[in-house]
Amino acid sequence: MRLLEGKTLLVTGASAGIGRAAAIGAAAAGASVAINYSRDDAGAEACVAEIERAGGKAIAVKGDVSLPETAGEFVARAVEAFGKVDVMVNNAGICPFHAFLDMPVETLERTMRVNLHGAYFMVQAAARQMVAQGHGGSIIAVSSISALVGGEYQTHYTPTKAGVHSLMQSTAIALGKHGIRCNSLLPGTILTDINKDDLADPEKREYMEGRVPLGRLGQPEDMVGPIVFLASDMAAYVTGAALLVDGGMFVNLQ
Ligand SMILES: NC(=O)C1=CN([C@@H]2O[C@H](COP(=O)(O)OP(=O)(O)OC[C@H]3O[C@@H](n4cnc5c(N)ncnc54)[C@H](OP(=O)(O)O)[C@@H]3O)[C@@H](O)[C@H]2O)C=CC1
Ligand SMILES: C[C@H](O)[C@@H]1OC(=O)[C@H](O)[C@@H]1O
Repeated sequence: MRLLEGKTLLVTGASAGIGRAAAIGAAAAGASVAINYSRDDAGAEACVAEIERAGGKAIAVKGDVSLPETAGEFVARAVEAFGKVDVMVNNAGICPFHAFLDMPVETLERTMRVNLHGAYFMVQAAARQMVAQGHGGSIIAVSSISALVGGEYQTHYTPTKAGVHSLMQSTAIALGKHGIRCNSLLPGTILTDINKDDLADPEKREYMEGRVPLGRLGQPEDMVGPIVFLASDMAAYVTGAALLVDGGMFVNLQ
């Protein structure tokens, strides 16, 4: 029996990176999968095609998570296709690296709206559906090691990652009576488009790699096992928790 057999899992921001790996990994674990994305039609189609080629079921629903109506539409389309929602992986996010003193207001506001407001709307829409279904569920927010530590060019971003972790702590309390578990995943530095430009500087990349006791930066696939675990009934008594998946980067003081 596969860990997510019979479950419907939704994941936001799955046209690339961690979300894409989570969607494909969850489908391989038996879930029917609905993915959200906002711009990359080809990436979303490729994700769905890869799941279907492997014998799984998937749909893609386009929508900007910063808009409140996107969340309700996403959940409704998933229910239409698969009949229910068991797991929501809130993953969509942006990190436009920028210095603090001249941070454009638009960059600050966009980052907050996509990463934090988007998470709030998605988690709320999924929870409403799960409560109506009456058989619990699992909500996973992709937070970050950046919920715990700062970044010189991430002053607009790290508060959003602390925010989604805090959202999971509060919703774990609000939704526990409905059997809905809420947890955060805290990835370290994972090689995706979000940091391609930042890590194009060989010195920066070498420095970041050097901070990881396991000796390498993460791949999106490194996030799949922890996400499938938190989504599955193996984690039936895990709620309000934060799972750091960073190759040991956080504890590496000296
Ligand atoms: N990579 C890393 O080192 C780390 C990443 N994270 C977090 O992981 C999550 C995924 O990041 P990662 O995979 O690295 O980044 P990528 O840039 O590779 O992927 C981001 C995904 O989010 C989607 N997206 C962006 N904006 C929106 C939006 N407004 N509405 C809907 N979808 C959107 C993108 O789709 P499209 O282009 O189609 O809109 C894409 O599918 C983020 O929340 C990030 O903060 C956390 C810790 C470390
Ligand atoms: C985008 C960064 O490389 C990435 O995002 C995070 O949340 C981690 O802190 C990494 O720095």
